[in-house]
Parts: sequence; structure tokens; C-alpha cells
Amino acid sequence: MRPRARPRFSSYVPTSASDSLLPHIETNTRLMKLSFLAGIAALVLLIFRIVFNAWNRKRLPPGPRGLPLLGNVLQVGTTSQLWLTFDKWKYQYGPIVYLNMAGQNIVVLNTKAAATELLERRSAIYSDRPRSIVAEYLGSELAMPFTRYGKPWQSMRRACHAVLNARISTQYQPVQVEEAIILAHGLLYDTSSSLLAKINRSASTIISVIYGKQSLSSGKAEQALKAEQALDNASQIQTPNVHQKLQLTPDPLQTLSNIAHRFTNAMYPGAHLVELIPILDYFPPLMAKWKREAQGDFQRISKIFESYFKDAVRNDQQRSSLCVSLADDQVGSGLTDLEKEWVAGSLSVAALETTSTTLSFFLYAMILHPKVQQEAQLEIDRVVGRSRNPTFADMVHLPYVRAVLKEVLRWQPAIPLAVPHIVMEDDWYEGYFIPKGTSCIPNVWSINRDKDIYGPEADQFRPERFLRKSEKGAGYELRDEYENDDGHCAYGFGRRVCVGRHVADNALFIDICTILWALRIEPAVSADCVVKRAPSKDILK
Ligand code: HEM
Repeated sequence: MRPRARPRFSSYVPTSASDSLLPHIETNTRLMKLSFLAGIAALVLLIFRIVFNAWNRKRLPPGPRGLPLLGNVLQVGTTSQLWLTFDKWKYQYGPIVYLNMAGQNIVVLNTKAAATELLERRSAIYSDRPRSIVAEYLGSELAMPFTRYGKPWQSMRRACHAVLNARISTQYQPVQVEEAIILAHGLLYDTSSSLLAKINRSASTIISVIYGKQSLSSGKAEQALKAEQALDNASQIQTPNVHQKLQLTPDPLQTLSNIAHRFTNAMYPGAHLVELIPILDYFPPLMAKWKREAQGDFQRISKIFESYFKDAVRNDQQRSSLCVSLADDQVGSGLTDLEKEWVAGSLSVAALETTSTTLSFFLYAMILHPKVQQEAQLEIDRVVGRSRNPTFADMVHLPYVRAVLKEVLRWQPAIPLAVPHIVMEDDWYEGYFIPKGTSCIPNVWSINRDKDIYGPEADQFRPERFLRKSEKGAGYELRDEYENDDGHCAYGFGRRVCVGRHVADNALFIDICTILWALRIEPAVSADCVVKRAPSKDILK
């Protein structure tokens, strides 16, 4: 076919009806040809994509066979101590295990090598968090542990790092020493509350750092609750049954713990149908109870965080709390007031159960291993003596106590499956395909008990694994490799690693040290399991 000279639009004057149609017919045929070719190309691409995906799917990591549509939901959803199931699967399927939770890809990382390679070395693409529609209504985009990877998270993280880094953390040590004495005193003499309530008090070491000394004492808590109740009454018409989900109590520590549970329950796989069928999100609050409740809870949590924050700024005479630094724009100057209130609130939520759980496991370990307790107390008596309480100046001279803390965090990590990281691009690891959007769960529990790293006694509580006998005589020294290395993965990985780990380590060290100095921990013969060790001066009184 020879090319036909195209008539110029401005000069072309049709001489007959058929002549006037010719260029249009020509253009239409061309268009049809082009569309046909584009259609073929799209089809080829689609087929290629399907084949490529199917081929890639064959390259997914191995894992237990699931049901059609539901995948592994039933195997995972009904298990309480998931880390034990994941650990069992590690021996069946290998270090990285693939699961399908009704369409959501999950990869469990059971070895340190896999977790550090993906979550640390490739952290540029492995630092997002799972999207949960319900949690977003609850305020997850303001709650740092759950915030998606992006600019708002970066600003919050920078602000937190500025007030919680290793160097600045030393500034909080005087408060932490005082709180440790109050904790030990409570364990010995407070008969009004349960052991668990007393242990929860350990978190106040951190809460003091965030909200200032005694900012969240019960008086302030009552004020906060009143403010919250006023809001609750006002919103009762739009948000009925809101109390069913989130209990707010006069005790701030209890309230913070309830908020933590509200978030984790909301994010639990399968907790809400809307996560599986996102179109349900288009229903208005009036027709969606879960949405009404989440929106109502967001208001209530914001109000509580606001009142804690404002109280802290008003009351902190020493002007040294994290809230004061945020309020004075010493850190986080780019954050809005709401973001600052949520930064402080979510830090305390993240700190609360982790520290008290760790302390509970410490008490448990001491009951199970009286010889370890005795060895630690011998060291404390040798270094600190009985006439004064331990301080941070003693830390370098107390390698055995430091090893006890490392071992508690290794043996029973407070969050055994850490927090999932989402991969933001398709990726490959050791020949396995990890599709974009996969939720990567590091099985910290399993990694911390890896026999290839910790030897055949990995399951046992043995602080000596971090120590060598002192060359100078009696006692122990921390092995060189553990001077700056945690020796466990309890604080997570990469860019999302726990931002409060330095403050937590300090608080737990001084709590453990002061408790061991003041008490003997024994199996319960009566209501409690602690016995006073009679310091020569009764410092705790
Ligand atoms: C024994 C005590 C603690 C343990 C075992 C612990 C453990 C963890 C773990 C496993 C993560 C997730 C890391 C990851 O995604 O890879 C995390 C994140 C976080 N932790 Fe902790 N934590 C502790 C104490 C604290 C304290 C005291 C604070 C606050 C002062 C805190 C604040 C946070 C925050 C804000 C995040 C989210 C970080 C982010 O997503 O960027 N934690 N923690």
C-alpha cells in the first residue's frame, strides 16, 4: 500500500460526498489497527504477568499447606503461643516459612541470618508496617509503633531518638534510681496491691522519663478521667457501647495497658471482616459498628493523651521530661500538638507492658534458679555493700547482674514475635520470592534460642554464657563481644528497632539490681514471693 498524501485541514475542500468521507475512513481504520495492536500487547503483558506470578509463586518460601481462599488462617488463628508453632515449622520447612492468611502473604523469619539480612541490611525496603483499616481509625498513623513508613513516622522517630538515644538516656538515671527504690519498697511493704500491680509499677521508671516525676500520680489520673468522662457523655449518642472495647480507669498505668490491648486486638489477623473485605469501609459509621467504636476510641485516647501531656508540662518542676522537651520544641519542632501528645502517649504504651513483662520473667527466673540469684547477690554485696543502695556508677563493676538482664531478655523476650515489617518492593532471598506487601515476622523467641548460636543449652537460663571468669581473681567479666552487643534480639531489627531500648536497659538494670540488693526472691509460701534481705541501714524505709 502506497502512502497517501494527507489533505491539509485548512486547505482541503471536499468536492463530493464520498471524497469528504475518505480521510475519516482511513483514520478510523488506523485507529482500529492501533487499538487492536494495543489490545494484543496488553493481553501478552497480562499473560506474561500471570505466568510470571505463577512461576514466582512456585518460588515462594516453603510452608504448611493451607485451605483454598482461607490459606493458613485456621492453623494460625487458633494458636495461642504462635512462636512455638513457628519454631516447630522451622525444623519442618526451613529458616523462612511462607504462610497465606486469606490472601495476605506472611513470611516468618526464624533465624538471625534471615532477619538481619532482610530487616537490617535491606531495611530501606523492609520498614513499613501492616495496614489495618480499624487501627487507622483508632489512630495508628499517630501511634509510632504502628505508623506506616514515611515522612510522619520519620519526624516522630527523629524526635524520639533525640530524647531516648544512648547518650541522653544517662540523664534519666537519677530518676530511675529513685523509682527503683520505690519499686523495691513496694514489693516489700505494700500489702494493698497484688504482686502483678507492684511489678507494673516498674514501668513508672519509664513513665517518669516521659511524663516527668509523678506526673501520672493518681490525683492527676482522676482529673484526666473526669475530662475523658465528660467527652464520653457528650459522644454517647453517636458512639454507643464504646466501653465494651476500651476500658479507661483512674489508674493511668492500667489505662495505658488497655489502650495497648485495644490496638493489638484490632490488628490481630481476622479480628475484623473489613480487613478481608475492604469495600466494607465505604459503609457510613451509622451502619458499621466497628467504625463507630474505633472513631469513638480515637477521640477518647486523644483526650487522655492530651490531658497527660498538658499535666506533665504544667507540673514538671524539673523541666526535664520528654513532654517538656516536646512542648518547648527542643525536639520534634515540626510536629503538631496532637502528634506530640500521641508521641508521648504511644511511647508510654510501648514501654509499659514490655518492661513489666521483662521484670516478671526476671522474678520467675530467680525463683527457678536460686543459684543465679545467689551469685548475683554475692556480686552486689561485694561491689555495693549493705550500707547504700546500688547506683549506675556500680554498673561496670556488676557484669554478672548485666548478664542476668541480657539472659532474661534472651530467654523470654517480652514481644516474642516483635512487630511485623512490611516489604515495600518485590524481593528475593536465597532463591525464594518475597512479593511486595508481604508481612515479615521475625520469630525473636526462636532466634534467641537458636542452638547454632547459643549451643545445646540454648533453652536454659544461664547468664554465664555472656561471661568469662575474671583474670583478676574472684567473680566474672563480660565477654568482649557482649560489651556493646545485646546478645539477644528482643528489641527488634533495622530502622524499626525499639527506640526506647537504651532507657529500657537502664531502667531494667537498676530495677533488677535494687531488687536483688533488697530482697530474696523465693517460691510463694504465703501471698508473696519476696523476702527482705535486711540491709544494714534500712534505706528502703
Ligand atoms: C524490655 C523492654 C522493651 C522491649 C523488649 C521492647 C521491644 C520492642 C520491639 C520488639 C519493637 C519492634 C521492633 C521492630 O519492629 O523490629 C519495639 C518497638 C518500639 N518500642 Fe520497644 N521495647 C521495650 C521497651 C520500650 C520502651 C521503654 C519504649 C519507650 C520509652 C519503647 C518504645 C518503642 C517504640 C516507640 C517502638 C516503635 C518503633 C518504630 O516503629 O519505629 N520500647 N520495641
